[in-house]
Amino acid sequence: MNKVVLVTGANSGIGLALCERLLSQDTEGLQLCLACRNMGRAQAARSALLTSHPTAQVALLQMDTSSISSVISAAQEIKLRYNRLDYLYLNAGIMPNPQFDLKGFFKGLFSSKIITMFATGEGILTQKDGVTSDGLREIFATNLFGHFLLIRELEPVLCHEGRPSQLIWTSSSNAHRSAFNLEDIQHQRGTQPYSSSKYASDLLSLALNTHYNKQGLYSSVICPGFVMTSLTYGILPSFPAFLWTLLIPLFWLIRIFTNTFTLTPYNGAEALVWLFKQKPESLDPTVKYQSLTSGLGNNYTQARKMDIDLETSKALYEKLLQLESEVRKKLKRKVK
Ligand SMILES: NC(=O)C1=CN([C@@H]2O[C@H](COP(=O)(O)OP(=O)(O)OC[C@H]3O[C@@H](n4cnc5c(N)ncnc54)[C@H](OP(=O)(O)O)[C@@H]3O)[C@@H](O)[C@H]2O)C=CC1
Ligand SMILES: CC(C)CCC[C@@H](C)[C@H]1CC[C@H]2C3=C(CC[C@]12C)[C@@]1(C)CCC(=O)C[C@@H]1CC3
Repeated sequence: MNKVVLVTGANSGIGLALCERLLSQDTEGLQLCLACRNMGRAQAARSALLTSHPTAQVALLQMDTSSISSVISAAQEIKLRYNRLDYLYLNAGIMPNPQFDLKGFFKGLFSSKIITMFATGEGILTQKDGVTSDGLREIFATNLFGHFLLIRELEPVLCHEGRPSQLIWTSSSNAHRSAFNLEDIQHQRGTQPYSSSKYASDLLSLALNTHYNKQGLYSSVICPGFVMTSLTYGILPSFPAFLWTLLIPLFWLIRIFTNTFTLTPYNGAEALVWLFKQKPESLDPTVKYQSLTSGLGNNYTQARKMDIDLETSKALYEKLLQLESEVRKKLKRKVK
């Protein structure tokens, strides 16, 4: 039976590289669905995939993870098209208006935290957030809440005893506990909404395992490392994309000290591809699977314990359920 794989944010970067790598492994046995916000870019991605794999089954689906109504109608469409989903890659993500703290960077450069700084970007980045038309914080809605709602909507095609399904989150090494506050899950008050949303996805994955494992649904998180994509090009805004390429020799050098500099979307997708091949029952819900690239350019996946606890994950889950019920009520009122 063909495996059905849905990838959010599949039209560029790590998501597109994942699709390419999955098709290279098994062109005939997969039904790929690219769930994208921008359909122009989605068409281009589909054409590129079909050029290298002409017999592949690649479908497109319009979905904006930051919009409640878009997620709900996309989920309806998925349920019409497929009886079941084997893999749901929750990959779409944004880090808008990142501010690079040059002072923090130089401070970190001459401190014992230099390796951590290059591995996680901690201490040198802040982000500016916006508000969606549903009244939610944009980064929270795009990276976390839209995906949460999607999972909830897709329960009937994801939960099948006897044949497990997998949820796979593209998290980050930039996810850290200090950026997250249970009393402010949307991060309305801080300057690190991206880090907060990624830490929340780590917590949520654990909670999803607690809730759904009995129903045959498993959740894991990965970190792709530092990858040069449109998401990271925004960090040095006055730097055109091609100038980033000039930094590549320096980045290769840094890679000798920190194997988290995976740099290309192909390398960054390593842990996503690795998880595709694992039995979900054998995975550890408390670790993050990390894509790593050695100084010699070899890719591998390593499990690293996450700084999360069951109690906080359950509390976050409850808050997300509560928010879900509020936004559904609002949506009903709007429709009336
Ligand atoms: N690059 C890196 O170093 C790292 C990236 N990550 C994570 O990897 C994931 C992929 O990012 P990456 O490949 O780097 O960056 P890209 O910008 O190349 O890819 C992001 C993808 O998400 C999509 N997307 C953004 N907003 C929405 C939305 N509202 N609805 C639907 N799709 C949306 C984009 O589509 P569109 O064309 O419509 O904008 C695009 O396809 C993200 O979750 C990111 O946080 C994690 C750690 C490091
Ligand atoms: C010579 C300098 C101009 C080099 C600057 C390097 C930094 C721009 C990068 C070092 C570590 C990187 C990193 C990220 C962004 C770019 C760096 C800060 C992320 C925060 C991007 C988004 C993520 O999810 C995690 C990444 C961790 C590492």
